[in-house]
Amino acid sequence: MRCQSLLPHARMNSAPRLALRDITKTYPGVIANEDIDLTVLPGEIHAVLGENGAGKSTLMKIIYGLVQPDAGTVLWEGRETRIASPAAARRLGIAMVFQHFALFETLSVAENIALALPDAPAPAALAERIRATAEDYGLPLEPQRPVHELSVGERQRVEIVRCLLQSPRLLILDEPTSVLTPQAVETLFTTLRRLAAEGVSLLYISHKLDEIRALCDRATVLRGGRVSGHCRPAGESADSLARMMIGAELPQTRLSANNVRREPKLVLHNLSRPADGPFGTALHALQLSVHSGEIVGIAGASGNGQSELLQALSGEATLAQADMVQMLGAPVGRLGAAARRARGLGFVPEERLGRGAVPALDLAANTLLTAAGDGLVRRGLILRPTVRRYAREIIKRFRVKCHGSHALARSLSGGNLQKFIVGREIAQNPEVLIVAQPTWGVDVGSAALIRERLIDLRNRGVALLVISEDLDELFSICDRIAVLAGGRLSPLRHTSATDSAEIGRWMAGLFPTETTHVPA
Ligand SMILES: Nc1ncnc2c1ncn2[C@@H]1O[C@H](COP(=O)(O)OP(=O)(O)OP(=O)(O)O)[C@@H](O)[C@H]1O
Repeated sequence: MRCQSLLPHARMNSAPRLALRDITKTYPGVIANEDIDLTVLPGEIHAVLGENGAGKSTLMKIIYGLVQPDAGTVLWEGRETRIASPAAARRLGIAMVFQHFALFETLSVAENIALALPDAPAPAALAERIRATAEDYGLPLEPQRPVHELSVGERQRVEIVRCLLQSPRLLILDEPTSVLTPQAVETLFTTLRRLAAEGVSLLYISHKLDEIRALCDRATVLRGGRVSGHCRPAGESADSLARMMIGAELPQTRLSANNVRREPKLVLHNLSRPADGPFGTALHALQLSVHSGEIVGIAGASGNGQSELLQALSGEATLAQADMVQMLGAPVGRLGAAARRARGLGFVPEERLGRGAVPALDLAANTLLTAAGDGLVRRGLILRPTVRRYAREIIKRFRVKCHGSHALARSLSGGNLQKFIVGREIAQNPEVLIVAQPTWGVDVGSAALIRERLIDLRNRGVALLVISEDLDELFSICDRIAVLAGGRLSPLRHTSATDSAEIGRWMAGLFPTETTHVPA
């Protein structure tokens, strides 16, 4: 445990903006937060770090009034306070930018913001305030534009400007950069530093340790629901931060050389399909092949055709022509999801709750969702002991923190559920594995484990297609990389022949269109 006095001297005399004392929150069978102390000073950017299930989200929900603690004290600007609801939190000056945006697609930017402001001024005045605030903070926004026209980065701006108009004194950000291009991350950090300079306190949750080192003044580390230490991130390395979080060395992800040209196992041939609904993005003649023993990454901000592509690949959407998707040499574009799985397709969707797992079912039943064909059902009868064993094996191999195969999917922390879903697909030994956001919300230790398992599959000859917004991740595990922007696929590059700056530019749609495919 390394608890030192780390309060910046200049701020020692001012009352903390927020002080939590001995906060405890218990769920059936698990202590999510135990005797947590946390102090956030005015103008401080304070990181909350911890592996999946460490208790970070529970603590933020307590501060934002979404969850009530069982015990402990909350002091707001020196005064003992009970934060009974998010409305009460907002009245105090606490605002939160959630990982998943809560915006209405059909409404304009201004209408969305008006909904969140208790005393919204008349539309013209509000539009003027939005424009002025947005410009002032270098986050340009057009108040009248409908939200469905906005990129993910612009949507996040709406959320942030909405918080800024509430003149927050404490701003909570939960993994705010997971959907942003590297350029957009820089812009966000400039805004956050300026807010801090103006005296706003920030609580920042992220699994991206380099970002925490670049941005945050102090960090509180949680492990197993308790505070395990404090530090100044700038004085730590990403490795030492990881050690504090997981109590062990961080495994290194290494992609061994792969020069062998093997047969394509997954081919997209002029894959076109219309947009999925009025706010979707049509796909335009995508060409791509993924060979046995390689990982191909598709970078890009979601909303650029990612969900249309994923549906076309999984079989949730069938295509106009069968040969638009070919697997193991056979056209599968007109086959449904079950038929494609029976031919050796594994698939991890973007949304873990609802698509990847059924929240109200336990993990054993969730195993059956996709692995029933792996010997779990005989003559129409579910082999319950086998299903439990199968689920327990996934829990063990992927170090899923939960109360065994009986745990309901919704009781798992986000990262632990992700580990379970990825584990379930890998356990089925697919020939072709398609994974969306493999380590989204997963802590560094578990992310390294998942990446290692994906690389193992590649080394055993599986063809993997990884669709992710996390460029660092794509560069660490992919042999080749392309960008999907505006429903079009960029040229495909070997990861050693490009860099995150170029791919970041391409994510904004700025890529050459004359070639769409290079051989492996
Ligand atoms: N509503 C709930 N019911 C039961 N258990 C819960 C509930 N919410 C959280 N938990 C449990 O509390 C613990 C802490 O979860 P929490 O979501 O706070 O972790 P976290 O640090 O935010 O994890 P992650 O990084 O994966 O999001 C976990 O063991 C989780 O399973």
